[in-house]
Amino acid sequence: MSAIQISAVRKQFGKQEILKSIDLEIRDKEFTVLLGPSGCGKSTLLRIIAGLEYESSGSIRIGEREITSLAPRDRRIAMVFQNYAVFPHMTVAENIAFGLRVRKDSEAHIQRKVKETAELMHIEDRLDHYSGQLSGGQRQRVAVARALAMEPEVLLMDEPLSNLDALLRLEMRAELKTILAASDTTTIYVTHDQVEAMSLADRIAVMKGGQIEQYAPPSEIYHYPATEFVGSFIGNPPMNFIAPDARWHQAAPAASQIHRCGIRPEDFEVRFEPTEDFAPVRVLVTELLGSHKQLTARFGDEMLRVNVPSDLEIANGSDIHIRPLAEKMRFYDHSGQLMSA
Ligand SMILES: Nc1ncnc2c1ncn2[C@@H]1O[C@H](COP(=O)(O)OP(=O)(O)OP(=O)(O)O)[C@@H](O)[C@H]1O
Repeated sequence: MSAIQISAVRKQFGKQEILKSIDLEIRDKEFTVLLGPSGCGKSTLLRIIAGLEYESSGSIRIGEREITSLAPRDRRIAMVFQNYAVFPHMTVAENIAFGLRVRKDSEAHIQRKVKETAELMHIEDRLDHYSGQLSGGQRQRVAVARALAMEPEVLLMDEPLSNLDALLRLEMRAELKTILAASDTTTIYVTHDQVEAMSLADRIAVMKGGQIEQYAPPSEIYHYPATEFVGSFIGNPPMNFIAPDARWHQAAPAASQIHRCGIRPEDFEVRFEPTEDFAPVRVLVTELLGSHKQLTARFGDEMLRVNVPSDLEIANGSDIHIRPLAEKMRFYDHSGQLMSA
């Protein structure tokens, strides 16, 4: 069992409170992504779990073990960083074996793990190469192989793909997903790339200002953002937020408490003629994005993003009529919290 329980973890650097009482329960073998804007505390939380940084207060358990006061090497955790951190003067095989040798595993076990993880990461034909001679993508494969060779209970990854070019990133992302799904490791992965988060995670913890705004599977995060912040952080473009409109929110619970209505760009119906329950908007910009067309439209004093089929002919400056799909509207109260349906 390597479920992780993070309880009331706080972190201050000087007077600055970087983590504000984080509670998080990560299930055994799940892949959790910590996602949030720069500076929200993702890396700090990951480093605290690794034991590379100490919490100001709070506790962390892995399974039945309280690890808060353990040294990093005693936590049964492996970590992969953004900047590879492989030793350039060692061969790939020596790099993969490094942690196992420090741990004084038997030579037979080391040889077997090196072979096994090198095959898994498709670098078995590079074992005798010096790591300094490898490309960035290959070096990151070595870093992942070295971490997996340790058979950690918990694998921590801090933006491991962000130094790779777009195509390589996509390829490695798919590979990591397959490899880690087949392993018994509980993984925590830090990124500020929401696409990476959506595609890799079993659950995403969306962070803001040292707090967790929502911890849920990607589809729930996307379809039911728990706060306005989550809705406006996830999605490209993000969720639209508009003032309540009497045409559309009457069926909502506690209608008088609604502060903002959230609607994803793809969740509108469009008409060219005035239609009951539809609202007029003026199209300011149309952008063909391949699979669909994205409209930027003025709705009263507010701006909306609306996705329509790519073959729909709409001129800039034209007036059209829109209506959100009732079942896709989300309602938020004055504190920006999702109201229950
Ligand atoms: N050792 C430190 N001393 C003082 N402040 C620090 C230290 N480490 C981090 N911070 C501050 O803590 C805040 C959170 O940093 P952290 O690296 O955890 O954010 P992050 O969410 O991972 O951001 P990014 O995506 O930019 O890496 C930042 O304001 C940072 O300046």
